[in-house]
Formats: sequence, structure tokens, C-alpha cells
Amino acid sequence: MIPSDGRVVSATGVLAQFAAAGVLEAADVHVAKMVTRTGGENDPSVALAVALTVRALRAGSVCLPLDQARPMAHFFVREDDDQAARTDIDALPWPDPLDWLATVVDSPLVGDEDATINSRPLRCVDGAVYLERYWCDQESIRVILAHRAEPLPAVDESALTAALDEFFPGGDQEADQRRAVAAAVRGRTTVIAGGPGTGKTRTISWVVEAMRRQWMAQGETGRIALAAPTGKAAARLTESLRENTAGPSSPAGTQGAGEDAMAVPGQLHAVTLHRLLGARPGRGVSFGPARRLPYDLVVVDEMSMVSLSLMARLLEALSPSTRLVMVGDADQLTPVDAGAVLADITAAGLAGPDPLGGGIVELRHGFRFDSAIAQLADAVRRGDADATLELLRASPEGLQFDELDPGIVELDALPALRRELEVQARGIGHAATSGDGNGAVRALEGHRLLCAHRTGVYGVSRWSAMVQQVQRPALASGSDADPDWFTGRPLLATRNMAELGISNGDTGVVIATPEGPRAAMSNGRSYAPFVLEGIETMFAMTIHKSQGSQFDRVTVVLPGADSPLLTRELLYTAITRARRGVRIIGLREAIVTAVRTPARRASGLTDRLQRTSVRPH
Ligand SMILES: Nc1ncnc2c1ncn2[C@@H]1O[C@H](COP(=O)(O)OP(=O)(O)OP(=O)(O)O)[C@@H](O)[C@H]1O
Repeated sequence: MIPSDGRVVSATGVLAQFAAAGVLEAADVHVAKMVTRTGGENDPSVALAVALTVRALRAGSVCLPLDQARPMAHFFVREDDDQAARTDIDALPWPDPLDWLATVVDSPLVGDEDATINSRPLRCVDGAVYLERYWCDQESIRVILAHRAEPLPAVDESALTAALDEFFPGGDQEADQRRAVAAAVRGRTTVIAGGPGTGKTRTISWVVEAMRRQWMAQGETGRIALAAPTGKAAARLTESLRENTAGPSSPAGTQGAGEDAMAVPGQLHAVTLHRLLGARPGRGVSFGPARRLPYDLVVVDEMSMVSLSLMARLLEALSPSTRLVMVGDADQLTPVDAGAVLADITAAGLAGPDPLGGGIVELRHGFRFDSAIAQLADAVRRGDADATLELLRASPEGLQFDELDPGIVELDALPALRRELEVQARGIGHAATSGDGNGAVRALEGHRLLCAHRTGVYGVSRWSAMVQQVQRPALASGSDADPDWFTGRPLLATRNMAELGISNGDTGVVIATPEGPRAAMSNGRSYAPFVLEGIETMFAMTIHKSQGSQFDRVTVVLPGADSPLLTRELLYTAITRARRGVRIIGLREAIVTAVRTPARRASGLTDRLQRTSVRPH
């Protein structure tokens, strides 16, 4: 059936055309050829559906709705593919969606929509093509969440009310947090969603404390685990709980928490989800349906970064009686891997009957800043381009909009940014030269320049070179013995070094010490250079890499309006990295495009959760 103009094109020919346009990559073509050859399928439109499904997975979708394939393909073209940028994706030989669906459904590669067990590699449900493995993960999540929506027995309501009255003595601004703590105690599964500074971490500490009191009131002990998808996010949760702890400091009544055998909120130690599940490279996870996690309460922070398969493994490893509390900001960038589980569950709850049976609570009051940044983030989140532009044009305190094309502008045309970079470099240099690691890291985190792209004129490569030119002379005196480890060099860890307590994405600064240069890292520790691997110089970073971190001030370099990376989630994530000030460099069209373009991530989870009826608790 491809193409419609009657040319005879083999599967190889069709895949080659889509690959030449940058829509498919070698890996997608390879998988499609292998699957179709093994399954005895010769129809080129089926090969195309397989290749596009694999491509969609790598772009974060769980499935490929065939009638959405063409608009989705615009997001598949890689940022640095210049050849592809010149190809008209709509002019490719797209099959007619209805014919395409009929052919795919009839293919020997595709199992029955309702089959409990499907030995074929694909399944087509509600017009969307799934690789069977991802369909199984999605179904596993749906079924387990539906079972978990049943109410938990034996909540001591008087202990709960006493705790809530103590934590929240009054005030409307705490009403959502109160509801969240109550839902977490009463339900098996709770989502606590909210933007930055809405009190999510503080609420986690109240949940832990309220549960501790439940167990005490019932003469029981309870075990608690705290986890996050990345090492960096886990370290940040541990740290914030320490700073944010509510409630008394006696550990009575509880035992076994993550790694530490303590359960006072401020003394809990969060671990990565992989570690919690006992994941071993290439050998799956140690905990699952046959060996359940030994906890009564599991709290997962930064849920927006949890992928479909990780969520499936977590749910499968939970005993039905274990409470699960998922915390995160559903408007942020979604995981690099397929699936946006937090956004899907929250969307299901907001659009229809709550799939968790009453356990989705949105925290709406911002405690940290009632500032222009919060208003800007809210306008972006709502998709309101006019309000976003109006705020930027008014340039209230904390917001600056440099309406310039970042693809051609030089730092000389941005004197305020240049000055800020110079002052920051002097701060880093001064602390680094005097061996003050914490001071150097604090200065480094005072400002961060963020780009959407890694490469190209809008990317980290060009912008970090420009920042380096301004900052390098002010960082240190230039008398370093080892030019690779010059004093004041800003660092980025590009891999996890668990044994050193360093996570991929951690940053730091080279400081001068009597023993020679050392790397002072954001985890508060310093290291001799020779023990570190995968360390790079960092004068700017991608917005993706910055997720899970915050800085005093942020400069956001927007790409051109035609960038496939430009989405609402990207802009929202960039803005919300800042505590006190945001500067945006970009063209108005890029802002409008970003605000009006929600990330296209296909998934059947929201829809299927809404169709699963549960009883509210
Ligand atoms: N009910 C409350 N009353 C007063 N202050 C609060 C309340 N809840 C939270 N805060 C304060 O607001 C600030 C932000 O809270 P918290 O760190 O818990 O937010 P968050 O949503 O986890 O933020 P982020 O996602 O940015 O880390 C903290 O200083 C915290 O102590």
C-alpha cells in the first residue's frame, strides 16, 4: 500500500526514505528488518509501523497511534541532522491511516488485541502499535494500581486526626498538604503532585511522621524506604528532609529505613530506585512478585523521571499491604526512557474518576516564592503564551527577557549576562584559590546557563565556549601545575561513581590545597583528581541534565522556533530550576512555540486507567 502514487517500493526502500529524512535511525531500521524477516512479514507498511514504534519508544512514547504517526515524526528528527532538516516529513510516502491500521492488525507479527498471552512481538490496541513488552508493562501498572485502589484496613483515625491537627494548626495554605498526608495514611497508593516550592518534601516528612504515629498507636513497628530515580535526586531528598524535618526527634516505634535503621524523617537515607529493587546490570531486579520489598511504606520522589518499565518493576515488587507514596511535578520533562507515568496517572485522575481511589493530591500553594518566576512557570504550565509574553515584557524583578537570536548573538551584546558571569567567576576563583570547597560550589550554583541542545549554534558546545572565554581568566591566577586541573575549573560528573558517593550530573569545582588540586563536589566532599572518572569541564549544561537541581539564577538559551526539542515541559523545567532569577535569551516565536507545544508522548495508560473503575476510599 506504500506509496499511494503507485511506485513499487520494498520495505528496505521505504525504511531508507524515512531514514534519509532523519525520522528513523539505523537501530530502528535494523529492528524492523529483523522482526519482519523473522515473522515472515513482507508488507512494507508493517515494517514501517515497527520501525516507527521503536523510534517512538526512544523518543519517550510507549506506543505508536497510527493516526498520530505523521505529526509525531516531526519530533523524531535529531537536532543535529542538517540533511534531515531540509526534508519535508509530510511529503514522505505515508500510508493512509485506516488502510495502515487494517494491514497491521492482520499481520502475523501482531497478536490479538485482547489476548491474555501473546507470543507475537507486537500488539495493536485502540489503534496504537505496542511492542509486546511495553504493552505488558503498561497493563501490569494498570492492573496493580486497580487492585491497590482497594481501601486499607485498620487506620487509627484518632491518631491521624491528632497528627494532622498538630502538623497543620490552621491556614488555608496548608489544606492541600493536610489532604495529602491524610490520603497517604488512608490509602495504599498516593500521588502528591506539585510544582517547585509547593512543600512536597516537607509533606514527605509529615507523611513519615504520621505513619510512625499510626504504628505506635497500634503497637506495631513499620519499615520505611525512601527512593528516587537518580542518585542525585536521592541525595537531594536526603538533604532536604534533613533541613525540612517536621515532628519530634525520637525514633521510637519504627525500624529499618532504606539503608539506615532509623525512621525519624530527618534521619532517613534515600536510595536510588534501582538500588531499592536490587537491580544488577544485565540480570534484572532482585525484588519482584516472588520476593517482595520488606517495607510498609515506600516513598518515591522526583516521580516525573520514572519510566514505564521502572514503575512496572516497582509495583510488582510491592506487597499489597505496602503503602506507596509517589511525589513529583507532572509538568516537568518526562524520563529519557519510554513512559511518563506520573503525568499519565495524574492526567487520568484530573480528567475522570480518580484511578487511585482518591489518592491523587495536587499541592497548589507555592511556599518558596510568590514571585515573578512562579507566575511565569504557571503561565507556561497552563499553555498561556500571551500571559507568558506579557510577564516577560513587563520584566518584573527576577525576570529578564533578551529578545535576541541565540544562534547568532555574542556575549558582547549581552552586557548584563557578561557582568554576571565575571562576578560569578571571581567568586568561584576566590573560594577555589583559598581551598574553600563549599564556597566554590556555592558560587558555582549561584548561576547556571542552560541550553536545550547539546550541539549546534544554540547548544551547550557553542555557549560553553563563550562562557569559558569570559570566566576562565577570572577563575584563577594561571599558575597551575596541571592545566587539566586548573584551580576554579567547573566540573560535571558524567557517570555514577557510587563507591565515591558521586552521581551522574553532580557538579563541582577544582580547588587548590596544600596537597595539590582537589575536586570539591556538590555532595560536600572533595576528591583527588586521579580517583575520578568521566569528569568534564562544565561552563553550561543542557536543561535535561539540570533536572532535579536548582540554582539561584538561571539563564535559559532557547533554540530556534523550529527545534523539535522546544516544548512546554522543556521551558517549564528550565524556568523552575531558578530560585531567584531567570533570564531568557531567545526569540518571541520560540517562546510561543514552546508554550503551545506540549510534549508528544503517546501512551495508553491514562485512557486505560480511566476505564478501570475503582471504589473510592
Ligand atoms: N506548610 C508550610 N508552612 C510553611 N512553610 C512551608 C510549608 N510547607 C513547606 N514550607 C517551606 O517552603 C519551602 C519549600 O518547601 P519544600 O522544599 O518542601 O518544597 P518542594 O515542593 O519539595 O520544593 P522542590 O521541589 O523545589 O524541592 C521550604 O522552605 C519549606 O520549609
